[in-house]
Amino acid sequence: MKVFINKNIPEAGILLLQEKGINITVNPTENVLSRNEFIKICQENDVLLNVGANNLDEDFFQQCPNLKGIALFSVGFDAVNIPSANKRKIPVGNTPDVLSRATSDIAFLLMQSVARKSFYSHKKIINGKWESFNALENLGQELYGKTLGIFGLGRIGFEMAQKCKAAFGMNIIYHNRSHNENAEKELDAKYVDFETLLSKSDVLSVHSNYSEENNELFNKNAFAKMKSNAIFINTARGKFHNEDDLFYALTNNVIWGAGLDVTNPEPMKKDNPLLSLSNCCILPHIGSATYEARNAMAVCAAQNIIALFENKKMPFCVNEEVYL
Ligand SMILES: NC(=O)C1=CN([C@@H]2O[C@H](COP(=O)(O)OP(=O)(O)OC[C@H]3O[C@@H](n4cnc5c(N)ncnc54)[C@H](OP(=O)(O)O)[C@@H]3O)[C@@H](O)[C@H]2O)C=CC1
Ligand SMILES: O=CC(=O)O
Repeated sequence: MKVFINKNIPEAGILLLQEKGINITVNPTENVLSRNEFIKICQENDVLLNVGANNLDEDFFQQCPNLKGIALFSVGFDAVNIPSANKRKIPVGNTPDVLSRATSDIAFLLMQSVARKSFYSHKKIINGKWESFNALENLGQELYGKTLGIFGLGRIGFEMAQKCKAAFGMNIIYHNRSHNENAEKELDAKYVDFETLLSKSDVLSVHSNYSEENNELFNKNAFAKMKSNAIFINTARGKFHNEDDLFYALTNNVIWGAGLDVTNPEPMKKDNPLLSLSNCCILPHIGSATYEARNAMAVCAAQNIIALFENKKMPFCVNEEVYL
């Protein structure tokens, strides 16, 4: 079985695969492969360990008929056309749980950074704009006892809610398609409809998986229904928000601030107007970027491939229906 890894991953995963005698090729170039180069190599391999946001759509599957499995180096699987994989009985593995702590840390960090304008204040020093103490400048807001609204309270959302409750005694409301009974019991989280989530949240943090039906759900209409003191956090996927509408909301006092670990497109251009705002903090998709999380993700991805190699079910599979 031949495995192609399109970008290098931590050694922990590579060693596990090598110990099993699995034939792996790691993309030898530092460059991102073009779509054609990527497909050509996938055609010559049985398994793809995919790092980053390659679009694994119907066209990809059609062009790579020899593929027997895909191991994602991510928990999100929105870049994979699951019906196309299912049609060909191709299992798709992901890396759940092991990155929830790191990613919720980034959501928490962004929330505080926005509340206290920390990125902008740092930039002021760099730009030589730290002037004498002014009682009316650089004012932020405190989060104690405020309401955290979570759109998509699953693994990462739960950890974000847990941190906000423990640190600031925040009240938790959430909107999912179904109830998260564990969060209701453990965190006293209250299920609300989407409109209530918008109107009642002081901080609204997006943690749902992305799908087309939710494209730009956070748009002009949604921002208009939020509180004027609200902070919008998105660490899920950039396609959840409309960037022009967010810019309008941030520059017209519709909402108070925003923190993004994800943008649309990625990478964000350096002259993006959102980067110049005092009330917007942006990070370059670093949710899972800790040694601990990335090592554990490499192990999960390797375990998925080893299972395939041993004709077993992938332990972390997003389309278990292929095994029926
Ligand atoms: N910034 C970063 O680096 C990272 C980003 N992520 C992103 O975070 C996402 C979430 O990961 P994780 O917490 O592990 O996933 P989970 O599957 O555990 O949680 C997702 C939650 O979203 C809810 N949800 C799904 N669809 C909808 C919908 N249409 N409307 C409302 N709620 C919905 C689900 O509940 P229900 O089914 O009941 O609706 C579920 O509770 C990933 O898919 C990925 O996009 C993940 C890791 C790192
Ligand atoms: O965005 C990262 C992921 O794991 O999904």
